[in-house]
Amino acid sequence: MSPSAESVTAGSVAAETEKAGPVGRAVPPVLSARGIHRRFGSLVVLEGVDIALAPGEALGIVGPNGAGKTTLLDILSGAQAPSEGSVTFQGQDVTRWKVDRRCRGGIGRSHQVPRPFTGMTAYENVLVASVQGASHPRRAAQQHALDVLERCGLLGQANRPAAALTLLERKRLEMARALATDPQVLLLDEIAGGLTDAETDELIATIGQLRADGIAIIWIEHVLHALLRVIDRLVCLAQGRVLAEGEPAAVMSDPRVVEAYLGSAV
Ligand SMILES: Nc1ncnc2c1ncn2[C@@H]1O[C@H](COP(=O)(O)OP(=O)(O)OP(=O)(O)O)[C@@H](O)[C@H]1O
Repeated sequence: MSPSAESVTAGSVAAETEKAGPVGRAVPPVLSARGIHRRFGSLVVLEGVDIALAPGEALGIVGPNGAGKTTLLDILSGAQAPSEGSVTFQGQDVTRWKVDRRCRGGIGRSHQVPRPFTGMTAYENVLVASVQGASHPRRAAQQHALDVLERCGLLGQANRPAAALTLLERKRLEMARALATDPQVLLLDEIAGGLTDAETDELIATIGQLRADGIAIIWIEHVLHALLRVIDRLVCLAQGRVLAEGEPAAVMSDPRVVEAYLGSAV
């Protein structure tokens, strides 16, 4: 059963997010989507998805290739409109808000393939996000950009062109650009893909810190061991529907998830 789009039960999230409310008390979600359908012509990609994120919660989304995960993230961030359904952020219906308005409102997003301005330095990339996404005045934006670079472990690379960064550094930069917009909700799309185990550990530490700082996170990821170290709750999407949702270990051992996502090898 998918969670209510009206409320999230704080008892379903880990101890660190209890600031969202006493265990067992329903708290309004910071971000929710209700009855989401997405069609491309005759192709049905999402079919009645309900999802809700509690303040400060880290929610993972897994599912087989083509399940509709990135499409759902696009709909939450405003990059795509749903064919049917609504998106609510901090109690406001934002379904018709474009991506830049949602970004300025507090929904930050990283992309599966990092999209820095390659001709700019890491610092300049983050500065642009800080000025445009968070509307900081220029002087405050400069300090904010440096703070965000430090938070993401990139201060030492501040003056290097984005094109010269390693894959891990580009992933960090992708996260820094999203963070520079001062998000209350951070949407991460397969940020751990392609990294070594040591690099993944570094990234997990950074994401864990953001979560500890109170940023609510939705994280789509195929690198399950990374995801499971950070999240409070897990949703499995398959063929455009929520197949299972709840405590991560329970979802991962759900026979429907094993069959749909993990296959007979598990
Ligand atoms: N603009 C589009 N036009 C037509 N079909 C699309 C479009 N965008 C996505 N799709 C299709 O929608 C389905 C879901 O795509 P989506 O990228 O959301 O899946 P996903 O779960 O994120 O997959 P992956 O794990 O491989 O990234 C796929 O079959 C994809 O080809």
